[in-house]
Amino acid sequence: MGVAKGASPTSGSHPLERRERKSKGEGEGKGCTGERRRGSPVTSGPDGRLARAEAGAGASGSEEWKRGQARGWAEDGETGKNYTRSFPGIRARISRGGASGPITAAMSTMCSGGGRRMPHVLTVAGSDSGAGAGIQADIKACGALGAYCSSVVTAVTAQNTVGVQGVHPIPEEFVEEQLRSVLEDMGVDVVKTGMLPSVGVVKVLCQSLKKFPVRALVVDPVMVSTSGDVLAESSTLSGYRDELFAMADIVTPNVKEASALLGGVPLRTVADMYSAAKSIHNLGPKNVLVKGGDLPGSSDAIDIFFDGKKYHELLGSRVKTRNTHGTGCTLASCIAAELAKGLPMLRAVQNAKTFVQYALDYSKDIIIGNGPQGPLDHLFSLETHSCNARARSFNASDLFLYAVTDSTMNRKWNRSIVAAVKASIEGGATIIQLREKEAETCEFVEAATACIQICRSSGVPLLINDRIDVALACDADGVHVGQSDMPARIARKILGPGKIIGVSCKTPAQAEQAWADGADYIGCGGVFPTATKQNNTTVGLDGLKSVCLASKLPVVAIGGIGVVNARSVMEIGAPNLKGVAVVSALFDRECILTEARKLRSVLTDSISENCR
Ligand SMILES: Cc1ncc(COP(=O)(O)OP(=O)(O)O)c(N)n1
Ligand SMILES: Cc1ncsc1CCOP(=O)(O)O
Repeated sequence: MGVAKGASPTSGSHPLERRERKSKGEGEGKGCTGERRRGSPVTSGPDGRLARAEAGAGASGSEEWKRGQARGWAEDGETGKNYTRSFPGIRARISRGGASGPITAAMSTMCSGGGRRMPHVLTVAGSDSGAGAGIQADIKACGALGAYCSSVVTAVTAQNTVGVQGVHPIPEEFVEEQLRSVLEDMGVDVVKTGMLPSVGVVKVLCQSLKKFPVRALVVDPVMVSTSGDVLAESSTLSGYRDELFAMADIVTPNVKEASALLGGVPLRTVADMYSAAKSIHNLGPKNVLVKGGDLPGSSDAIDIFFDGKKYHELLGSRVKTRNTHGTGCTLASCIAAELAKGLPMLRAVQNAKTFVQYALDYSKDIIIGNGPQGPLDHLFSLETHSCNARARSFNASDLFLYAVTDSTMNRKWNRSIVAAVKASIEGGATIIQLREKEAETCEFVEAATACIQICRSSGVPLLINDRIDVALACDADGVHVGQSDMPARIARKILGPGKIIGVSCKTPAQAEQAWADGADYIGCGGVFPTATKQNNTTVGLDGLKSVCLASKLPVVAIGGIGVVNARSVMEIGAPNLKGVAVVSALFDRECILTEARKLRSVLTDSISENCR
C-alpha cells in the first residue's frame, strides 16, 4: 500500500466495537447537557437520529449540499458578525434537519436554551504521536482561538521530530462511524480535513457531509509530511479532484501539494502560484490559498488567496526556526475556527496567517525532540501577557503600505474621504488610517462608516486616528494614538482585545511602554522632515533603527516618506520594520492610485532586494 510504512489494517470487529454498537441499539443517549435522557434524538429509533437522517436524505445530492451550504453562508458567514453572539446557522441547520419532528425541536431548545454554544470545528485527520501536526495540532489551534474541536481519526501515525516511523490507517467503516457519531449529535459548524489516507476515506467523508451538512468545509490536502514521508495513497488525489473539492469552501495546498494536484506542473515563482490558484479553483472549491512558505528560493512567506474573482497576496515574514512541524495543519484549523466564529473567508484566512506567524515567532527557540523539525507551541498565548484575541485581529504585514488620510489635502484636491480611501486601496494600500483633524464628529462617523464598508470588502483594516469614540461608533478595526492622546492601556480597556491599537513612539522607552500597555504596533517618526505635521521633531533613520531594535512590536515608519526615499527606510535592516505610513505622498498628489502603485512597487522591490 502506498500509504504506510509498516501499516496494518485495524480489525473491523474488535469486541469493544461490538459493545458500542449494542449500547446504541438500547435506545438511550446523552442530552446536550450530558445527562442520560430518554428518546435521544441521536440514538433512538424514530427520533432525532431519524430526523437527522432525513435531513441527510433530503440533502444528499451534491446540489442539495451546495444549496444548504449557500444558505448557511448567507445566514451568517458573509456578514462577518461574530457567530458566538447568535447561532442562526445552527438553528437553521437543526430546523432544516426536521422542523416537523417534535424531538428535533426539543433538542433545539435544549441546546440553545440558557446554555452557551461554542463555535465547533470537526477535524478529520491523522493522529501525530509527536503532537506537532495532525489531530493534536488541530485541537490545540482551535482551542487557542476559542473554538471547540472534535476529531475523527483517519490514521494513527508514529512520528516525532525526525520523521514518520509508521502509519496505521483506520478502516473506512470506522472512519464513517466516527463521522456519524460526531456529525449527528454535536452541532458541528465547520469541518476541516487533514490526512485522508485513501480515496475510500475521501468518499466516506463526502457521503457523510452530504448526510450531515455543515456551514463550511476547509480542505488541507495533506499528501506528504514535511519530512518527506507519504501520508496518502496517490489515488487520494482523484478523490480530492473528483468529489471533495467541489464541496470545499477553501482548499489550502502548499506549493508541492498544488503541483501534485495539477499533475506535477512545476511551481517556482509567485506568478506560478497565481496560476496554480486559478487552476485549482477550476477543480471546484470556492476559495484557494496556495501557501508559498516552501517556494524554492523565496525569502518571504507569500501566500496567494483566490476567491474566483480576486487575488490577494498575503505577506508574512519568514521566521528562522526549526520548529515548523504542523504549520499547515495549524493554519487550516485556524481558518476553520475563524469561520466557525462567523468571520468572512478572507478575514479568517488573514487571522489564521497571523496566528501561525505569532506561533512561529513565540515557538522559535523551544526545544522539543532532537530531529530537524520541532513542533509549534500552539498555546503560546497562555504563557505570554498578550491576549490571544489580539493576535487574531492584527496581521503585522498589513503595515506594509499604510495610507493615512488628511482632510486638508482632500479638500485641496476636491475629493471625498471615501474616494481617497478607495483609490489608495486600489493602488495597493494594505491598511488605512482616517486622520481627520478638523472633521465634525457627525460627518467623521458618517465618512468612517462608509469607509469601513469599502475596507471590509477589500480585506483592508481601517483605523481611526485619536478618536476612540469614532472608532467604536463605526466599528473600525482599531485606533492609532499619539503620546498625548488616550493612553494605549486605557484604549485597550475601552476597545477590548479584538481591536488593533497603534502608538506613536520616538524613543525605545516609549516603545517598551507601548508593548506593556497592550499595543499591537508602533508608528515611529517623523523619520524625515515633513510639512504635514507641525512642530514634529525628526528622529532620522538612526532614531528609527534604535526604536525598531528596542521594540517587541512591529513598527511602521512615518514622516516625509515617499517614492524617492522609501527604499532607504526599508533598508535599515530591522526585521520588525514592516512598512511605511504616508500622508502627503498619496493624498497631496493628483492621482492617489498611481502614487500608491509606485510606492508599493518601490516597497516590494526593496524587500525582495533585501532578501537576496
Ligand atoms: C502610523 C502612524 N504613526 C504615527 C502617527 C502619528 O500619530 P500622533 O502622534 O497621534 O499624531 P497625529 O497623527 O495625531 O498628528 C500616525 N498618525 N500614524
Ligand atoms: C502624522 C505624522 N506623525 C509623524 S510624522 C507625520 C506626518 C506624516 O505625513 P507625511 O507622510 O506627509 O510626511
